[in-house]
Amino acid sequence: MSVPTDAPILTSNAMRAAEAACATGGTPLADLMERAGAAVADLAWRMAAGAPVLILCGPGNNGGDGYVAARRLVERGVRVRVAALAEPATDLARAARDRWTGPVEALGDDPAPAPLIVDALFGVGLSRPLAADLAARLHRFAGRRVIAVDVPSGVDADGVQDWAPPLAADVTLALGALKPAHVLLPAAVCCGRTLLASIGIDAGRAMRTLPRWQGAAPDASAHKFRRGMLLVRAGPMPGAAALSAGAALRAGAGYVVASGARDVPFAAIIAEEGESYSRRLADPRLGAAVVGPGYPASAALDRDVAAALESGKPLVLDAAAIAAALPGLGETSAILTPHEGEFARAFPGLTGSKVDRTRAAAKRAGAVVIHKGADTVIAAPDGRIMAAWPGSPWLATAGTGDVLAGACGAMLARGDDAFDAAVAAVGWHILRARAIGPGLVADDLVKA
Ligand SMILES: NC(=O)C1=CN([C@@H]2O[C@H](COP(=O)(O)OP(=O)(O)OC[C@H]3O[C@@H](n4cnc5c(N)ncnc54)[C@H](O)[C@@H]3O)[C@@H](O)[C@H]2O)[C@@H](O)CC1
Ligand SMILES: [K+]
Repeated sequence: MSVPTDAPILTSNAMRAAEAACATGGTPLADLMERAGAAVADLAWRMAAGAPVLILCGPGNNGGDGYVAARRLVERGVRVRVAALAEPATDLARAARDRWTGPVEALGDDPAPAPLIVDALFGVGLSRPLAADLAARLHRFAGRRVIAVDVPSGVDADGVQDWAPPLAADVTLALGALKPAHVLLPAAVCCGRTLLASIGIDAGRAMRTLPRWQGAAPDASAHKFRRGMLLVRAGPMPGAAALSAGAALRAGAGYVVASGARDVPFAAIIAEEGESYSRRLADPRLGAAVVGPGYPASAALDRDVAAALESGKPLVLDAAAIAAALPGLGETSAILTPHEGEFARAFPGLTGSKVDRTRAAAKRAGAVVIHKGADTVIAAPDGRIMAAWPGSPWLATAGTGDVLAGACGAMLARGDDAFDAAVAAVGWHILRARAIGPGLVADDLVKA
């Protein structure tokens, strides 16, 4: 499973708007469909490697893409069969159907499979789950190689509904931009490897997939405080704060103080106890502070969060510190790192896809939100969104959230914009996890 890095994502409404803008700008929609069908044909030609191809066409423009692809494949000498679910229902699809000169089988007659199936039944226009009899018919093709045109038919492209597609794809060719379904569970796993055919649409930069993390080396004049000084506050489980502090050093912080932690992973971490916390918060060299790892809700947490807010420093707030800080967050530059349960508690009443909910939470809090999970979504209050699918499944283990909080702290402490810091930290976390791979424990992210 993979998606292109640093690629645009659009909801189905935004896609229609971009499509309309393209038409206004002088590119007829039929040209877009021709480009889409040609891109599908090119992919199918490479994947078929000489074997026959069966193209399943739906009634809308997704089906139209299928008819164009069929014509293009025949031009390249591929043996192609087309099976249609219904007559084309749009002018564009009808025009594409009319230019396909081969026979059209009825999907209802259960056509014989081919080694490669192109699923052009439904794209962003699906408005309800597939009917059970159609789903059963599509199940017959399971086990064949499948290319999904735009999205696997049956998924909600916007990722709001968790409808399951009957036919998972080996490769999904997103058209114009990725859709939320390509980067959100449960649909993302059904897309297989997602590729993007840009087809000349201006998809903007508001919502994207994660860029590959490329940490630049410190500049020649760097010194430890300029690289970023970070304060991590330990609670009753000081091991979590120690992990955060270690991660911050690994992620590039120049100077890390762990307040209240004893057994820190590196001698380079300044471990302090006693009254030092508020004194450290007031240090003018301090770039950022982390509160929350290993620190359940308590009066002590409330006090420490209040002190951190009072300091005016950029903050990373994890776990119970999120709910503790929200009422007083104000203008503080902050990154909140909730997992699903913490998110639901901190931001009740939000609806829509994980993207919609994370965007709304960031706006409500006035802070950057990293909504953690296998399909992590990062949102800024100004509407920027970054989707981090697929991370590494090995990150689903205790302590990795503490590591991420520390990495966020490191990026914030060096003066990054909070959203850029969150994106860099998530990228660093994933890259490191992938480098370690099977058997990863959170300590490896820090020590390895
Ligand atoms: N947006 C763009 O810029 C482009 C879009 N293109 C294609 O157009 C697609 C969208 O086309 P459409 O908006 O026509 O939508 P679709 O082709 O996804 O499907 C819409 C049709 O399916 C019917 N339908 C919806 N749900 C159904 C269900 N559960 N069971 C049976 N029928 C159902 C609708 O009544 C309608 O006839 C994209 O996914 C993409 O493949 C491309 O042609 C190129 C350009
Ligand atoms: K499809």
